[in-house]
Parts: sequence; structure tokens; C-alpha cells
Amino acid sequence: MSDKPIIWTISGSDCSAGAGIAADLRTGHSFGVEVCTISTANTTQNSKQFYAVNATDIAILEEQAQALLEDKFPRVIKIGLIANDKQAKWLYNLLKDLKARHDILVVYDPVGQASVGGVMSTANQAFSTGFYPYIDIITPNLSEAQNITGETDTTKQAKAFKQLGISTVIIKGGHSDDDSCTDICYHATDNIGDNGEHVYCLSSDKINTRYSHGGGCSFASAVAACLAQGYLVRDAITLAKAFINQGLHANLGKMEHYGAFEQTQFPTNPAMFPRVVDNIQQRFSQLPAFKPLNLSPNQSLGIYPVIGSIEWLEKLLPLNFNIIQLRLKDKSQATIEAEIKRAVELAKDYPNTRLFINDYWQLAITHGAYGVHIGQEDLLDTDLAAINRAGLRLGISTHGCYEFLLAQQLQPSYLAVGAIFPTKTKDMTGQIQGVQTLTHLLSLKADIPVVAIGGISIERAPSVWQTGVDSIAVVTAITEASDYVEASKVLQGITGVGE
Ligand SMILES: Cc1ncc(COP(=O)(O)OP(=O)(O)O)c(N)n1
Ligand SMILES: Cc1nc(C(=O)O)sc1CCOP(=O)(O)O
Repeated sequence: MSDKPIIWTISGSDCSAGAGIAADLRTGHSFGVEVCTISTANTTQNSKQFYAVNATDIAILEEQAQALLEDKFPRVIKIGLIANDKQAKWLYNLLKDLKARHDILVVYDPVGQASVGGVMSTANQAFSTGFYPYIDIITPNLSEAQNITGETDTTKQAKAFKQLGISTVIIKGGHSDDDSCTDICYHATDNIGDNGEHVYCLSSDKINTRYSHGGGCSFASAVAACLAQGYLVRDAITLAKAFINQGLHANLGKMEHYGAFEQTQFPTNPAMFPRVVDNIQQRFSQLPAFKPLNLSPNQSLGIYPVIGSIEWLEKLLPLNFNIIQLRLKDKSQATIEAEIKRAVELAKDYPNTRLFINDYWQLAITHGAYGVHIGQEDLLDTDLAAINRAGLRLGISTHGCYEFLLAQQLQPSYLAVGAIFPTKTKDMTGQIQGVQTLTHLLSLKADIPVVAIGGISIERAPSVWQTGVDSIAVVTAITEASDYVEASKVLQGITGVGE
């Protein structure tokens, strides 16, 4: 049996194979998941016209579901066409039962009308909403959101969906007349990975092509596949958007014919990824780039010790590191200020070691540190303009492609990616990237050094360094080593920097 994650698609079959189950299968395979199908209808359509929906009997839907439950249990269910009220009721019962007993995510792409015209579902909207409380993510376009909620304003539409119990609402802007295509994302709760309310837009230039039949189904199944692969919701949505851009771009300029959306491979081309617009990006979008790390050509940062006291700083400064971070936790304000001041003084004797201060950006400015390191959750409370004006370098933590793209737009001096492995230094539950995602993020990087952090031991460091990352940040690999000097030398030997 395959060890790939399984998703189900409960959707209609399109005989022209552009949309519905055919699109879901191709998309799922592009993202490395197994896709099982429960076919709600045999639809008759082509690129010019929609002819007929032949809805599947409830008994057959139930047979398919029971067969799959026996040995193809899903991590995520993607729902598309629900052809009538009977099917909506059957779906309500299925989801109610499954969600009561299992941790399954449900993504729903409402399908009411065919793009070529023609009603696909006779399900009464008020009745269909019965199964909405079991949906985690809904992906309507603007007009679908309007038809379902009766609201024209996207914030009100999102609120209406949230009131029905859906935690994440993505209103797709692909059908708008603008030059850009902006999807608005509302994360309403923290039950699927993100913390609290988070509203953001993913925006891309419009791609000129009519090969988009099945694009909506493909977006939702890409989100489902990414969730099944363990990505956070915001990363799943970002990857799905890049996948759609990539597929549209494959048929750029083809305007004569309404063609099938082309499912290509897992997206790695940075040009296909959207711009992230949220309140952090809006607040700081006008800032000039932060100063670079003044490395000479071909010089790498190498090992980056992150340490929690002046004592550790005194021990490590003589060991020839290009960069060190003072990360003070659980200390009084007076101690913190005294230690930052002292750290900056000590570092003056080691001009090749760049001293970064974690979190305390005002004190870093006041005492003239080389740079500051800021976590994503602290970005909104940090005056990045003040850091920029003061000429301090800036490092930003990122966890996944959404945060990576967002932070990269701020043009910091370096980006950190974590946690690469589970770590006992900090709770990073749900945010473990692995070497594969690190490699993927490196393919999206602009000309900004990338630091890997989290659970990197001497044994794991070679596989991380082989990704081509510019630096490896470590806490316990040095501070808990039986011989920190020896551990530092071994780590430096792995990177070939500072030996
Ligand atoms: C190089 C590097 N990367 C990530 C972090 C984590 O910073 P942050 O998100 O601010 O979390 P805390 O360090 O405050 O726990 C870091 N310090 N250094
Ligand atoms: C401080 C920190 N930040 C992380 C992030 O992913 O942002 S992981 C991490 C802990 C790093 O410690 P160790 O090397 O002992 O695993």
C-alpha cells in the first residue's frame, strides 16, 4: 500500500476532463498525494456548452464512501459539486459522523454555475448550508460568495461564512476585471494551525489566458493536498495560488479557446508566487532595503551561535564566528539593558563577529549593536523604520513559505527559516519544516542570506549545509555540548567557515 497521504474528492465528473474529479486527480498527483474519488454526478459538458448533470444516487455515494473508509481513510476531504438537496443531506450526515470521530480537514469549493453558463446544482442554498459547520476552508470566487451570502462586501461575506461555522474563508479574485488577481484570506480561528484572526491578501498580476477551465477545482484540491502533506493553512493557500499561476502561465496568451487549466508540477519558480499583503507589509512597504551583512564575495556566514548570556558571549567571541546572537529570556529589564550594553562593548574587540540582539530593538539601537533579530509575531510591535534609519541590520524569523515571502518583501539583511527539526529549546509544534521545505524555500530566495535554525545537531548539520543555506544557527548544539570549543570547531568544520 502507498504511504502517500490520502485525500478524497467528493465532486462531479466532467466528460471533457477539464474540471471536477479529473482536475482534482491531476492536482493531487502534482502535490504527491493519493486522491480517492466519490463521484456526485456524471456531467455532460465541453469548452463551449454545459449540457447536463446526471446526479449520482445516494446509495451509490454511500457505497463509495463505505468502500473508501475500509482502507483509504482521508486526511483531508475536498468537496466540489453537490448536485441536489438529497446529496447535501447525505454529505451533512457523512461529515458530521466523520468529524465527530476523526481529525479530518474539509475544503469546500462551491460549484453552482458552469463558467460557460448553465446551472449545475439544484441544491437549495439555505438547505445546503446544513453541512457548512463541518467545513474548515471554503474557496468561493467573488460571485459565488455573493450568491451564497447575499452580501456584496467581502468582509461581510467572510463574516457570514464564519457565522455558519467555517474557520477559513478564501474569496478568490480571479474573475475580477482588475489587472491583478487578489485572493482575500480570512482565518477565523486557531483550530487549524494559525493563531487567532488573520486577514491577508495574496496578489498576482493577471495572467492572460483562457485556459482556466477547472482552475477553481484545482485551487481547492491543491489546498487540500498541501494540508494533507502537513503544511500550515497559510502555506497551503500560498502554494495553491502559485500552482494556479504556474498552470495559467503554461498557456500564456492563448485567448482563442476556453481550454482546460493545466496542472503542472509542485511550484518552485519564485515568479509564480503571489505578493503577500497584510498589515505588516502595508505598514512597512515603503521602507528602503536594510543594510546587507557586508560579507566579502563568496564569504559565508557559517555557524551562528544563539546564546542567552554574557558569559556565553565571552566564551564564544574568541572562537572566530562571523555572527552571534544574544537572545535574553526571563531577565529583568535592568539586567537586559546592562547585558546588551556590555555585549556591544565586548563585541567591539571582535570586528569580524556581527552581534545581533534578539527582540530588544530599542536597546540595540541605543547601544549601537550591529543588528537585531525579530520574530514574525513581534514584527507589528517593532518600529522597523527606526531600525532602518539607525542603520542596524535586521534578521527576521520565518516558518514556511507564507512568512518567507512576506519577510522577503521587507528586504531584511537575512531571513531565518525554522524550525528545521524538532527542538527542545522552544515549542515549535506544527512548524517543523524539514530539509525538503528548507530546500524549497531556498529556491524562492532573492539576494538575501538564509539562516536555518531549530534542532540542528552536529549529526544533522551536514544535511542542512548541503541545501546551500548561508548559515546554520544553533543553541544547544554548542551550549549543551560536553566541550563547547570542540563542538564549535566540528560545526565550523562542517561549514568550512571560521575553522
Ligand atoms: C537566527 C534565528 N532564527 C530564529 C530565531 C527565533 O526568533 P524569534 O522568532 O524572535 O523567537 P525567540 O528567539 O524570541 O524565541 C532566532 N532567535 N534566531
Ligand atoms: C530560538 C529558536 N527559534 C526557532 C525558530 O524556528 O524560529 S527554533 C529555535 C531553537 C533553536 O535551538 P536549538 O538549536 O537548541 O534547537
